[in-house]
Amino acid sequence: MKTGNEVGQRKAAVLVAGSWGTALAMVLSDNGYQVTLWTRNESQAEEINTLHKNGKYLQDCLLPDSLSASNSMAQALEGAELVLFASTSSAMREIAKQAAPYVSSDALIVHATKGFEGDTLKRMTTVLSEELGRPEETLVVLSGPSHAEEVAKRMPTTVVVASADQARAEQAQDSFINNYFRVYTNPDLIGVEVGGAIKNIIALGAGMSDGLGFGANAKAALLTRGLAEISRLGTAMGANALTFAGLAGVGDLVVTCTSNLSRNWRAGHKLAQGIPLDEVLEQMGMVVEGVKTTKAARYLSEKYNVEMPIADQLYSVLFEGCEPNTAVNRLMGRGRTHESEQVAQDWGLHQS
Ligand SMILES: NC(=O)C1=CN([C@@H]2O[C@H](COP(=O)(O)OP(=O)(O)OC[C@H]3O[C@@H](n4cnc5c(N)ncnc54)[C@H](O)[C@@H]3O)[C@@H](O)[C@H]2O)C=CC1
Ligand SMILES: O=C(CO)COP(=O)(O)O
Repeated sequence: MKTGNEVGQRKAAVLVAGSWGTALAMVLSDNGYQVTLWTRNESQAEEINTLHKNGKYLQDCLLPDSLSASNSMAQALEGAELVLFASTSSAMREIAKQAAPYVSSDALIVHATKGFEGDTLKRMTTVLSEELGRPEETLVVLSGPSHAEEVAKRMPTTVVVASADQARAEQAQDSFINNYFRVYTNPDLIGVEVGGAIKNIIALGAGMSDGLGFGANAKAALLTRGLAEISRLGTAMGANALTFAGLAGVGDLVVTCTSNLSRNWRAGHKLAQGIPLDEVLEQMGMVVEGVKTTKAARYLSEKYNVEMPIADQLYSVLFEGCEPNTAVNRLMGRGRTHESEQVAQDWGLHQS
């Protein structure tokens, strides 16, 4: 595969071998890296090493020869100058703890996870920083509109890598960019992490809206007012509002709310059919980050004193037994408001 940047046989480790880790490992392989995927599952490692497949997570996808898998953290991380964490948000601390003794002190650390830590509400870079003993400013997040299935088919995709350290963001850009995977940099780590996490709540709502038989009007409302909630929380947490006009904001919101490749959209669609949450999650067989993030958003909105009506109604549907239609009626029946004043506030603009 001809890439944007030939980097020779440098070594990278990707933890773990879910859908996203595998797709990003393929990008790194295409870019000349010798990649080891770490997985806790022995039969999955064997399938990747012998059949060059990861059937459960990326069906019909042939993995490159330069991509192998290992159950041994020490082996996966040996000599890795780039370490990519692509686990679920709930497993991030445990995996980072296991990895910490083997991560080289000068390795570039990137993560591609969209969510918060459940009990602490911490962002993923905070969790990584604590477990790896590295300043948060040295870490990089990769996010944006990017379904693993499309990346694995090498379909055109754009993402953003964010770090407080511009040199490290550019190093990550250099490692991932190629002719089907275009990578932008952004200094706003908080904005990129918050955008990627909160859009999953809105995607659950979008799937639910489609499942209830609503149309493009409702979808447009969810996207617009959902983006307002993301921006409101994000800016309160220290993000730059402009980030939400970019790939990690509106970009990721659009892709997740409009594609049935989204697990969050699919879960919302099933919930609208009256399937209970635990059954929906079992049927999905892959992570639906928006469920835990809806809980986190409830606490974060209280902590930062911001209104998140869509996230609140999703919380009622997921955890309080509220019927989806009742949640819609509540949203539509909210007090009247003036758009321009609200938009100015949500986007951190001050009207004269
Ligand atoms: N799939 C996608 O298209 C994209 C996913 N993401 C994000 O990437 C993250 C990972 O998502 P996916 O790869 O899609 O999830 P997935 O459900 O496909 O895979 C998750 C993997 O984590 C492993 N795992 C879970 N707990 C573990 C533990 N305690 N120890 C070791 N391994 C563990 C599972 O065995 C599985 O292999 C999520 O935060 C998601 O939002 C971001 C962009 C695109
Ligand atoms: O984040 C994603 C695309 O950018 C993937 O979304 P889902 O987790 O809903 O599949």
